[in-house]
Amino acid sequence: MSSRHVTFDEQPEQPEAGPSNSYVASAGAGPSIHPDRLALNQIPVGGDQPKKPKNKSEAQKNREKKKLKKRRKLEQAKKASTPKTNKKEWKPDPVLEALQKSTNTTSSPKDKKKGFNSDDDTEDEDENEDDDVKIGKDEEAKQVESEKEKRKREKREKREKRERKEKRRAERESKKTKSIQADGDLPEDANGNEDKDKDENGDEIMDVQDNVDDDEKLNGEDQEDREKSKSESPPPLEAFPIPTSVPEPAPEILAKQGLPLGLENAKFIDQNLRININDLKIISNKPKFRKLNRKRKDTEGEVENEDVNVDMDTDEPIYTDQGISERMRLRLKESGVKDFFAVQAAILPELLSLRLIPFKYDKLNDYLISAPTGSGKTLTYSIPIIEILKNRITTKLRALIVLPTRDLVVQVRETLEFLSKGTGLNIGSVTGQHSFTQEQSQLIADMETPLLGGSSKLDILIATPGRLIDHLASTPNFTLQHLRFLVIDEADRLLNQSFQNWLSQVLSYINPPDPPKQLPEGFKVQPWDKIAPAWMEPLGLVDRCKDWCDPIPVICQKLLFSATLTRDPSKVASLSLNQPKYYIVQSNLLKNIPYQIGEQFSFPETLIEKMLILPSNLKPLNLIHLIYHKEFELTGSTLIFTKSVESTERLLNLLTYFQDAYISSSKKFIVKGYTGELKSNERKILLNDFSNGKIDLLVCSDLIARGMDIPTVSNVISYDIPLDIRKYVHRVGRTARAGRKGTAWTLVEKQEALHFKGIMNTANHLKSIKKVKVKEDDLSDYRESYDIAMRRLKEHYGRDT
Ligand SMILES: Nc1ncnc2c1ncn2[C@@H]1O[C@H](COP(=O)(O)OP(=O)(O)OP(=O)(O)O)[C@@H](O)[C@H]1O
Repeated sequence: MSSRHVTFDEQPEQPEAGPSNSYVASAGAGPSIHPDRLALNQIPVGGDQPKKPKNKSEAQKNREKKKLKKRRKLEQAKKASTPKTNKKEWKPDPVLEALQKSTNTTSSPKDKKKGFNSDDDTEDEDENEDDDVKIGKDEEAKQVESEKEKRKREKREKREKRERKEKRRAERESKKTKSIQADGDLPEDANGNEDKDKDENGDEIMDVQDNVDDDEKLNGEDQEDREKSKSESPPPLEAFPIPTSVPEPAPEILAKQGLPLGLENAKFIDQNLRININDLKIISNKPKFRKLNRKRKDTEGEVENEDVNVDMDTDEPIYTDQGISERMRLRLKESGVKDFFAVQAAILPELLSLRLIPFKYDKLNDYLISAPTGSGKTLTYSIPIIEILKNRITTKLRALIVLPTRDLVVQVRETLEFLSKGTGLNIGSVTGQHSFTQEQSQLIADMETPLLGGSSKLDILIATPGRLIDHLASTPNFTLQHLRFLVIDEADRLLNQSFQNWLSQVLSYINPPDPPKQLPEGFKVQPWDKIAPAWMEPLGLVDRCKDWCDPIPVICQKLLFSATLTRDPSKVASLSLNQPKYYIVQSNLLKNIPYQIGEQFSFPETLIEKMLILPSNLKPLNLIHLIYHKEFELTGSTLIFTKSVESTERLLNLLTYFQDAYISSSKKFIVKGYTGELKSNERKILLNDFSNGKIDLLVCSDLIARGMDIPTVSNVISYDIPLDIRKYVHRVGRTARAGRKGTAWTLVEKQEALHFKGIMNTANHLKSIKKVKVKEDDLSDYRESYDIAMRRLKEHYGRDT
């Protein structure tokens, strides 16, 4: 812009348009005003204005105009002081500061001290001096001249400044527009009224606005940046949620982890359930059948006619509605069975509904059954085995029952032999009791000819795991491929026995070879080879049908029983169960108590449990008191459990010596000891005598704590506390069997009390055990004889006991 000469005539216009008033602030919108500038309000305005002289020189006129302008300016400044009410903090005008620097205007020391300076202030000071000092014409002319220059300079500066600011504003506007476009929103100026001010006040306001802009720029270039970043940056991310730990799953849920689906939830059977043996109903899972009259040879070889239900499609026999055979019913009645106990009533219909010849080789459900001691688990698997296998035509090994001890094998074999009388089923056992060759000859018909289907003399084999593995490894033609039943009784104990990895070995002998086996060259399958259908294909003896068909499944059904069965997933997994079903027989009273896996077991309802907490040195005397005092009614046979073979011997000796010395008692008890160190025939005789009431007290180790069924046992005494809840369950379970009454006593030394109570508490069972106290005075009767017995005992062992 070119500078033009400004005449004095033109000067009056200047207040309206000139830049000298550029620092007059508009209320509410202008920049903050320095307090010193506000002091100018002291100058009188309005009525106090000086009167104009008539003949005034141009310079005077100019001065007056200037004064007038100044007053207006002050009035406006006064108005502008209202922002104080906004409590806006005053800040030095950064534009003024910049200008001051550029024009080298010196500020007063006072202002410097205050830390601010401005062109306006300098100008005002100059003008005040104009008012105060009388000057001559020349001086006036000079002054006018300098005023002009000054004005010009100021105008130029203001123009430049305005241009700069307009440029900046234009830049800002364009940025805003961009950001608005980006936001898709309507434009909004920085102050919210920018456009309106421009229209109303034109340049002057624009200057004010410039100041505002400057303020904003210097106060708030950050603000601009912030706005920019606001419009450009993506919306803020949502804060991450505060990490919280997921609540721990309940132990019972954890315990189910890894279990097959069928085992996750057990079916509960009420311990009091009974079904008369004549009322057992078998529900067939094959409703489509027809009656067929056929001839059948009975065990004595006589031919008899019988009506059988056969499959509509295949004519395979389906045994429905029969329940149990008449022969079986008779056998059961003979052994005193009138009603089926709970476990039998619930499980027999399921197991019996699937007879020997499986329908089209359906896969059969496996079963896990937990039922209290003495509740009749042996019959639960013995009856179906006999009832189903009795219909077999040729002898193959079709049932294998695994038990942990020889004594149990003998006991179960006796039960099976009794029930299967007249069925023609062959039952045998291997326990290591006899020589290996003896057992082999009992097991196998032909050991010379290699036979793919084996050559079994037995239909049912009862075995301990160790001896079973030996035969699988070393007995020719001994095979498990035809097994229809694999029973693992006392399953929790057997699954814990890792002996030669017996379980996986047994399973590998039941399942067909995988990968398929190549038969030796020239090997001929003999017509008498009885190869299991499931094994035919893996042995390369049949081709799978052209259309897709599933391989023939193994028909072996696994049945696991125990009074303390748990679903330890690691153990259960090793069984490769097929669609397993899980049953728990328990008292109805426990119905509402959540079943904790591995922790809580059911006890016979007829069992009474008691405990004595006593000092260690009084334990033998307390035992004697229990045995001899009428109060305890220790009638019937009593089993006394100790912690070891050594303890059994020592206690047996003590009791024997005591009996010898205790003459005051008219009753003499017959006391014997039973340990694993005895020969098997000695053990058998002992157990027989004990069962028949020839022995009153049998001191023993935990060898016979599991499974042994001696109906005459009416008391069990744990002289040494059991190691864990399972041992306790099985020990006390030797009495109160099959609905009979029985009492279990536990002698707990004071220092063991906490531990023992803890064990019982974890099984939720402490409440069921009654605490009995024996006064020391009550023991005085036995003192003398006891001392004699102890002296003899010391002599016997040659050391202090
Ligand atoms: N329904 C029944 N009626 C009468 N007596 C029965 C019945 N079922 C079984 N018994 C008898 O109950 C006794 C205990 O049976 P069993 O030995 O099968 O119990 P268990 O459940 O296997 O016990 P454990 O867990 O201690 O091995 C046996 O003498 C058996 O003959």
